[in-house]
Amino acid sequence: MSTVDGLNVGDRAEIEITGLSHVGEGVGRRQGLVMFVPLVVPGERVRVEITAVGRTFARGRLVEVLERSRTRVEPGCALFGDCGGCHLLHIDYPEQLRWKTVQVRDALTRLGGLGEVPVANTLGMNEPRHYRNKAHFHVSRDSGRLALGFLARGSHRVTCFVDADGGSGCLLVQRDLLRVAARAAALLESLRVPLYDWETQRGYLRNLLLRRAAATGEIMLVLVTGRQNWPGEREFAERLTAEEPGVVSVIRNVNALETRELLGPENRVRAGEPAITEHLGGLKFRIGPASFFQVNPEQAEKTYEIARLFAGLTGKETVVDAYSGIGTIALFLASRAKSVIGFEALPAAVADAQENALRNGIKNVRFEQGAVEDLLPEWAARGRRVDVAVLDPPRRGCGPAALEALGRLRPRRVVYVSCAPATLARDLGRLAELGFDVVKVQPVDMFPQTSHIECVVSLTRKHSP
Ligand SMILES: C[S@@+](CC[C@H](N)C(=O)[O-])C[C@H]1O[C@@H](n2cnc3c(N)ncnc32)[C@H](O)[C@@H]1O
Repeated sequence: MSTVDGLNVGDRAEIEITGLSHVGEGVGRRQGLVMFVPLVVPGERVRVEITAVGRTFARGRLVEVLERSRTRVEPGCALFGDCGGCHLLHIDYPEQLRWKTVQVRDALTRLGGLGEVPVANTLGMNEPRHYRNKAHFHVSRDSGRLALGFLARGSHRVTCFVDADGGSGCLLVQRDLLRVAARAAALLESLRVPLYDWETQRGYLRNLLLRRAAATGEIMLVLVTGRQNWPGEREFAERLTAEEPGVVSVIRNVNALETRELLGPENRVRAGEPAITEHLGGLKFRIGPASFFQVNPEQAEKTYEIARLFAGLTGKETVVDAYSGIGTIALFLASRAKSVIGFEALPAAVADAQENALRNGIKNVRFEQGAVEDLLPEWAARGRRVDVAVLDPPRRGCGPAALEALGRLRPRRVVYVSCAPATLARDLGRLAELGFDVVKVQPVDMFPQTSHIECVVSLTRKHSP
């Protein structure tokens, strides 16, 4: 197929990059066509080779930078461009932050139809590398040797980060986790671990998940496996915990699902504890293998502090923390509210949240297990009072039933924490129709070097009764 201006796959073209898409690709225009080009920087003029054409857009591969942006930097990772983990390593950090603010403003205006929205500058990090407290490694045999890595962009091919020789250059993952990953790879290799075969669905090791609590240094390693057993499992767990004292938890997660979903439903502790403990904002949090916990603890703390500020609590309020996970936001707010109730779908996260309330001696918080789309409407139907509602949904945003219920519950304030500007924009658009004004939007850079953006939004109800 060729485009209306006659571009064909394989052609070369020069274009001016004027922006970034929501996945971090450069965007330019050529005679009315939108062109997407990975690995370029806004402000650059580049030569590309056309790799795909549609009716209104084309995609290109960077051939040559003709005019280089002052914000282009050396990525510092040999796998950048191939690996799907980072999107913006080639852009300096202040410019990354600036673009994130622009992205949020654009999404809210274009997709949410919200007009002029007060979007603050994106809150960045002093050290925007090696922040990830969680790494989900895929496993492969690279020339016969066991290798751990992330998936290449848009594919199921594993790009190698850690092999049994210990090499690793990932710039996102915390260094202690990289060291443990390398040690685990060497041990698994020496014990001849059988890898899972996705076609026959036989074999043992599917994935490796590592989590670390930054404050305590505790590390959890999860062997995600098929149903088949592996006799080396116990020796692996014993040797790893002996060699790496920070590893306080080794878990086998049995995942017989045919999908690529990371974790299955069953966790068996193989060494140490069933969870690790993180400290944030003076609170202790127990984190189990399946529960959600923000991947960047430094930025998570800032996010929760902003959420607390936006909640504007005086000590008299009844607060709902919808999508409460292990209770982080609920517990952050508890000391300033009359009571907080958390709604969370995942039973294991609810158990962690209840345990976290106990550990921190917080008594004015409770958690209900269920879907927010069911629980909020039930609350509205029972005429329960909610003064402040916090929403922190997954990427797909809030279900319509949850938003309609908020319209009936009429809290004075809503604080919306989001990791997906597009669904945030959609939901804020609906909340505006239901009578809530957006007062302020604070983007937080939870995911430096990637195109992902976290936001905290303060809303107030338009008319008081
Ligand atoms: C982005 S996380 C936020 C968790 C928590 N607020 C935090 O900051 O750690 C979203 C949470 O919503 C939960 N969840 C997903 N869909 C849900 C639903 N329909 N109803 C209730 N909880 C849901 C997930 O299990 C996850 O714990």
